[in-house]
Parts: sequence; structure tokens; C-alpha cells
Amino acid sequence: MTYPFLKGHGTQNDFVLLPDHDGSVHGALDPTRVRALCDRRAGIGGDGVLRVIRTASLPELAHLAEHAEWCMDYRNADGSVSEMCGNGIRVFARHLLEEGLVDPAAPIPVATRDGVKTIEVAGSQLRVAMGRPQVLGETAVSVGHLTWAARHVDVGNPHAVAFVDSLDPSGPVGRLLEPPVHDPAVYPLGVNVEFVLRRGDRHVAMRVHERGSGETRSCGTGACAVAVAAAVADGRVAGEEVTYRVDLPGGTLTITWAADDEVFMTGPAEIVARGETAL
Ligand SMILES: N[C@@H](CCC[C@H](N)C(=O)O)C(=O)O
Repeated sequence: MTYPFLKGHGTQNDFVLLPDHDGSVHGALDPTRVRALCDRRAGIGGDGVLRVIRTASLPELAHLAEHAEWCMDYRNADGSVSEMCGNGIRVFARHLLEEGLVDPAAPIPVATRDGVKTIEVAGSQLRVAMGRPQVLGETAVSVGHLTWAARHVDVGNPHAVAFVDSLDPSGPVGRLLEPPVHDPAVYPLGVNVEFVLRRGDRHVAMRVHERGSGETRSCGTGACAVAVAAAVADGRVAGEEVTYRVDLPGGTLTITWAADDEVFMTGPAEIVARGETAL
């Protein structure tokens, strides 16, 4: 038995897409199968899986069906579920656009475990209304014997944002082969950890270790958390609109924290392959 798949990426955060419009192909989407698909040697390879399913067909999110026809059922490479994926939702929307499943001239609502997000075409890029962030307390993250202060930011999924002096893999942050150590009382379900370097006025660079996927070349929700943490550190006042350029190893994302507190993420998304898989 084989199943259709596509492969896509947003700033090199890459995903296997599984069209399963009525939910009859992949059932509950077993974590073992997700791991097999994401395996970079024995599988297709990816940082995660995006199941493309009608919202009404996914029982846990069916209550959102009146607001969004399509649902991004997202899984990390280790098979775990996350609330949201910022790069993934742009790739998901690109797929809907390329397949003619949505109107390119209208905002595209997509259901996620963090509610409905709306995507708009912005030239060659896609702009996503990501919701309002929660800026929580100070915490700490460690790599080896080094510890950094970190800001807890929730953008639907959890983030710890640490400002550092160097992102060089041969420097203190290292190669991030293991998850940075965090406080489990703050993040009982794990955390995505961003290391951030200032590059200029409202311009930062970052590396990320993602919960469930390891170090990736980009993280959209991470870029939003980083821009929010940088804006707070830069003294943003309520009602002020600020825009940050966030450079990641796989590309650049533009993050705007609007006057009404909504965060918007703009960036590219591409579908690069399609085929059939027996995995
Ligand atoms: N790469 C994603 C985030 C994916 C989910 C994350 N690993 C988590 O477990 O919360 C993005 O682009 O936002």
C-alpha cells in the first residue's frame, strides 16, 4: 500500500505533507510512522509532518470547522504533537494554494491546536496572523556547564529565549546536539530554546533547538518569540507597532508585533517534491 506525500520547506524548516482530506488514510497518525517519514536516511526526511485534513474530519479540532475548512495536523519529527508550527503553516498554505483548494485572493483560515490562524499572500511570501503572545517570566537554560537567563514567551507553543554573545557552533552555545537543560517546573511539556544575537537596530540572528525535532534551520514560532523578547528588552510600550528582522540559518523572517498585540510573521514557503510512499 502506498500513500501520496509532498515535501516542502519554509526557510529550510522542512516537512513531509500527507494529504488525508477526510482522515481515512492515516487514522490517528501513529508516532512510529511519523518518525519513519522524518528519518533522513531511511525515510523521506523532515523536521516534522503536516497532515492536510479537513477540520471537520479531525475529531479533536472539529469544533473549529465553521471557521476553517482546512486543518494543519502537525507532528514533530519524534512523533510528538505540538500546538503550532509557524514555518509549517506557511508551507501548508502554499500547498493549499498550489492545489487550488483555497482562493488566493482571500485570507486563508487554517485550524491548528492553537486555534485558527489566518494567512495572506504577500507577493512571493506568506503573512500569518500568529495571535497574541504571552510574555511570561524570566527563567534559565543551560548547555553543558554554561547557563543563560532566558525569557519565557508563549506563542501558542512554549519558548525560552536567551540572548548570547555568539552563535558560533564552536563557541559556548555549541552544536546543540542535545536539548538545552530547562526548568521542568516552568516547562512541564518541554520547550523550544532560542539563542539570539543582536545584529543591529530591530535586527537579530538566532539558532534554535526545537522540542521534538532537535536543532533545525528555522523556527517560525521561535522567530516570533525572539522578536517579542527583543522588543520587550528594547522597551516596547503597549500600543506600539514594532518590526524585527530575524535571521536564521535557513533564511530570514520578518516579524511585526502590531499595536493591538497581534504578531504577524512573513516569510517564504515552497513545495519541492511530491510522490508516493510506502512508509
Ligand atoms: N518549527 C516550528 C515549530 C514546531 C513545533 C515545536 N517543535 C514544538 O514542539 O512546539 C515553527 O516553525 O514554528
